[in-house]
Amino acid sequence: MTIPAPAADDPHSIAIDVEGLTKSFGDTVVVKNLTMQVRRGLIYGFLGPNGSGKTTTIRMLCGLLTPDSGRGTCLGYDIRTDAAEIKRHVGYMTQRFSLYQDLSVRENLEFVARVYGLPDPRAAAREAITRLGLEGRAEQLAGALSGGWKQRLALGACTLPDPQLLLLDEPTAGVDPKARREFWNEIHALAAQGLTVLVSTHYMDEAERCHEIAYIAYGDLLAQGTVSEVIAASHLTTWTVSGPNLVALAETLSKRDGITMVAPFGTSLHVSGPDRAKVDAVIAEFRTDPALTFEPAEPSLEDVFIDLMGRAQGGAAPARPS
Ligand SMILES: Nc1ncnc2c1ncn2[C@@H]1O[C@H](COP(=O)(O)OP(=O)(O)OP(=O)(O)O)[C@@H](O)[C@H]1O
Repeated sequence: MTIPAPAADDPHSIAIDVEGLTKSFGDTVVVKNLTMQVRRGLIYGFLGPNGSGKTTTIRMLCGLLTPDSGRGTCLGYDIRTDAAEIKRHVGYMTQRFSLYQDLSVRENLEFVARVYGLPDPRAAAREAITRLGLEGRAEQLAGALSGGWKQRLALGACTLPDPQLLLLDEPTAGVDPKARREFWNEIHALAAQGLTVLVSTHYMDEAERCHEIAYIAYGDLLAQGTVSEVIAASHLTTWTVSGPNLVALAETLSKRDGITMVAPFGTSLHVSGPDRAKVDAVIAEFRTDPALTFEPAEPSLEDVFIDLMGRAQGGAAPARPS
């Protein structure tokens, strides 16, 4: 499902605008020549394998890290020289965002409001508690909250100073599906109020809830756009196969010329490749087996990401059943 992006009323209304960002740690280039633009009011998903440079990019965007080369602005402020201004207008939820476990929900929010120098910390905390539906839990210790409620509290803390941009680094890692859904409803409510949200995630259902996404692998930005645009740009031909002995079949198919990805999805395999003629030729060969059912399919976002990752790793690296 693709969510319609907010209308671009003002083409100059860009929250993030960076060009050629590069960052190395020692000899390792972690972000390579990254160019991206994020319009205001958008929920922009940042996806990619572990260690591909997402956190490093986020840290450059909010002025916590200086790029080795490249330029750009965040909310119109220069990421190299205006870090203090950026920090004032950006809410950043780090991967290990932690609250004081032995303070209550209310005390945590009041504390954060004081750190931000808000004029009335108590009122700000009260308002955040109401907005996040935390009324019944206001006096509960943060350490006693479930993972989902902890993340909502963390989101509440990040939004206390009324930021224009939220940078959320894997905010729902390890959180159950219902709590993730509620967290995302909150993100959409914030975006509907005009907040721009850049969120990194490994979850496909979350990627599909973004207005636009970018896929970064090993420092390279390999795809960006709406979910439909990213899928269409992959030019993948995909078939699903069901039947017996799929593990052995996957092994065989993944070695065939033109097949760049074979991945199990539930009780079937997804078989993909970028050249329709080659994929169809391989499928035609196996279709003669009456025990197997082959159906053409739209590539899923996950198919596209697995394919992109395989190519980034240097060629056809099929995902085999584990
Ligand atoms: N301060 C640092 N010093 C040295 N290496 C670093 C530093 N920060 C990150 N790295 C390395 O840079 C690479 C990219 O890390 P980064 O955290 O940006 O990736 P990521 O895409 O956010 O990964 P994940 O999905 O696992 O969070 C990793 O190999 C990491 O070990």
